Amino acid sequence: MTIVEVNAERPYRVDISSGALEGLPELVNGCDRVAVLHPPTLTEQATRLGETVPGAVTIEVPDAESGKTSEVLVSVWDRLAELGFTRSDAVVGFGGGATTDLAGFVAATWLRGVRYVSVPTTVLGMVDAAVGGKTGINIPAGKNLVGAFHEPVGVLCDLDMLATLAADEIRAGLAEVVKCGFIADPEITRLIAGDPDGAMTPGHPVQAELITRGIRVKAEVVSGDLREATSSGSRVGRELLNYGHTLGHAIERAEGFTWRHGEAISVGMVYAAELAAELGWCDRDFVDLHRSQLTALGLPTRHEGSWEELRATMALDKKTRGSTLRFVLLRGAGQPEICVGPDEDALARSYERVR
Ligand SMILES: NC(=O)c1ccc[n+]([C@@H]2O[C@H](COP(=O)([O-])OP(=O)(O)OC[C@H]3O[C@@H](n4cnc5c(N)ncnc54)[C@H](O)[C@@H]3O)[C@@H](O)[C@H]2O)c1
Ligand SMILES: O=C(O)C(=O)C[C@@H](O)[C@H](O)[C@H](O)COP(=O)(O)O
Ligand SMILES: [Zn+2]
Repeated sequence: MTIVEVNAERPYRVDISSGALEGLPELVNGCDRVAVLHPPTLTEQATRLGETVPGAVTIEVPDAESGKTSEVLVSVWDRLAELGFTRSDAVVGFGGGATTDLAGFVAATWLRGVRYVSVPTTVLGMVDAAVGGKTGINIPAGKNLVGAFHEPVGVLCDLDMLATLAADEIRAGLAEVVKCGFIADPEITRLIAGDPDGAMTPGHPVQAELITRGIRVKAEVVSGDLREATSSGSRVGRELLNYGHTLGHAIERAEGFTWRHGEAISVGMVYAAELAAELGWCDRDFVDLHRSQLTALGLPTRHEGSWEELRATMALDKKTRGSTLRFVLLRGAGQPEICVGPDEDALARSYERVR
């Protein structure tokens, strides 16, 4: 078993192991009722998980991004009201990042905040969404535009859960791991280049190592800047984790939330690298490294869309201040900087290079 500690506002542990689900009873100890939110794909597993804790109720929510909506949020609030949920109760998010984002937001908002446990069942959920307390939903205007910071009391990453995950979902999760390699841990980049098949295979030591390293990067960044408040000049705080997301989120919206998040940010990272090269911040070899890492995993590096629409959506990115776009760009691996108000022609030209 590997434990990663997160030391933000309220310290908690991320348990990465086969059989980590067994840790749930301890995390909800003392709660009268426990709502386990899960997607339809995990109904049986959620029922079994619920049987391990007294007072558990399973609540099925729509799959993937269709669960991250205001309508679903209201329906879960209504269900908690029916069940008489109080502040001595707990919410568990059991599923991929879409489900844990929704469940975390339910926990953040119900009675202004109840206990939350995150139980991610996808690579992406484990390495990213379940850790760090960002919760929320999408609205038609954009991705994650409504949400709250609400930390879990614990995160259980049961590696056995990944055995049933489709290859396309594993790949999409690895996009966030590639991101962690570029922003902070070059060993990740080496491991993926050396064994992309191992990276894709549940139970393979390379995949387990990548998941652990991704979680360590995330834990360290959010421990230093939970509320994404401390970027200034070349000191980049939690915004670092948003590498590739400025265009990535705009692609998700343009595609009606039908692209996987990891696929969209894969293109978004190549775009960010192209923009850095356009601005003279990095060399072409670094851009090529983005394409080769992502292509080795079978991730997309191109998008065909309307630049005007994507540019308009990016104006609502959370890093934007007033009408000024801000990007996380890299001068090289592990050398992030915030680029404030990049030249509009450079932005458009960089999109042409990923089109
Ligand atoms: N809060 C954060 O910090 C953060 C970080 C990164 C991403 N996110 C969000 O996470 C979401 C993407 O998460 P995701 O990639 O996990 O997608 P997802 O939650 O949509 O899950 C992907 C698919 O895998 C299925 N699935 C889940 N577990 C499974 C299992 N064990 N076996 C078989 N199928 C399984 C789901 O039913 C779904 O169809 C996006 O909404 C993104 O915005 C949030
Ligand atoms: O945890 C963070 O901070 C991140 O930026 C991680 C991202 O991978 C993740 O997709 C996050 O949900 C994006 O957050 P947002 O604030 O840009 O909506
Ligand atoms: Zn992401």
